[in-house]
Amino acid sequence: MSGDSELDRYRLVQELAEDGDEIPERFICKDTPYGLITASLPLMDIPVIDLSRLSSSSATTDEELVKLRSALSSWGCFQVINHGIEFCLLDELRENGRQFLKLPMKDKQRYARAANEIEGYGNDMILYENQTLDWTDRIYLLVSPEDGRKLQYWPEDPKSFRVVLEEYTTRVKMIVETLLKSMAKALNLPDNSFLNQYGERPVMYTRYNFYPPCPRPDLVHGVKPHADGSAITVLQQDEEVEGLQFLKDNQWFRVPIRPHALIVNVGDQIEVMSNGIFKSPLHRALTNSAKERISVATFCSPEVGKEIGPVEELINDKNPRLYKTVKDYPEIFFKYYQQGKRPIDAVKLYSS
Ligand SMILES: COC(=O)C(/C=C/C1=C(C)CCCC1(C)C)=C/O[C@H]1C=C(C)C(=O)O1
Ligand SMILES: O=C(O)CCC(=O)C(=O)O
Ligand SMILES: [Fe+2]
Repeated sequence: MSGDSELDRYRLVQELAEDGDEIPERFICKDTPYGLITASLPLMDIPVIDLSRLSSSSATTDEELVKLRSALSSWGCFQVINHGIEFCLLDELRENGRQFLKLPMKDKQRYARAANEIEGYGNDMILYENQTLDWTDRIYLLVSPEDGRKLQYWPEDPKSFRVVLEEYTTRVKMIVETLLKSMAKALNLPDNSFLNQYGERPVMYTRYNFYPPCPRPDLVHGVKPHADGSAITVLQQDEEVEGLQFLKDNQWFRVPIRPHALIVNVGDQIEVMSNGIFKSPLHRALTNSAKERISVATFCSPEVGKEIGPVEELINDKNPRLYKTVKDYPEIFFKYYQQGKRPIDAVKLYSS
């Protein structure tokens, strides 16, 4: 293990991995309140939801809504199949990320994230003193609303990077709309109950997560345990390398790979809107010493400034309101995240 210099802090994990077997101190996880960093864990029996059954009214829709409710109130996540996105588009999205990564460093540095910015190409952001860094490099891009895009950060090489990401964004937007309606139906609420709080100009960020091989996967996190600050996150997994794990009842479970299925998890903002019926699950990604891994996460969040709070119909004598109504959850999320705390705790009315 090597020590740390100020310059070192900004080195990409890809460069560290190519350099050899040294793991800088700032990546080594010293306390693991959520359990050991290990891949020797049970495989998750992850719920599978068929989107085609949710999007058109059919004899099987009600059955699928029951499965959706159960998935989101127990695990807070599921794999979605028959989502309508062509497999070749998914493959191209992931492969474009991979191609970008293989470019010479000087070409990639054109898209480098500026200090204190979210968007661009870079390593884990340093947000607070003594933060243990994740063993990951990223391309982080705002993809919606369209007029908010900073194209200077969107790679032009490979050639199809931008159009593929644009098409994928359109498709994810449609999936999320169907899911938000279905989630309301699954709770016997009017279809638009969640969509009303989501607004016309939802904010979506896509993050390509690259995890180079790590010589000591037992000492570092690819992504440390966290719950997403989004309303919904749609995640494309690596097609052959496992790494994602979800926590349930204090036990970590490995997520199995199902090629071309997407992982959907609820983020903190849906936990708030559903008054805690749907759970924003803790999850983490681990590395391994043999193979690089890539995942593509799209964080879907309500329009900026939109007030979110528990849907009124879900509150009654038996089910008291559990969360505050807030206008600025993303700000709260970042403030708490920077302090290494769980952001959702800031909006809970009672501490658990
Ligand atoms: C798990 O990470 C997140 O959920 C997340 C989400 C961020 C968000 C925005 C960037 C704006 C819109 C709202 C929402 C809260 C969904 C990560 O973002 C950052 C935080 C760190 C740290 C980071 O590396 O990315
Ligand atoms: O890489 C993964 O599988 C998970 C990534 C993740 O949780 C995230 O980007 O928020
Ligand atoms: Fe996540």
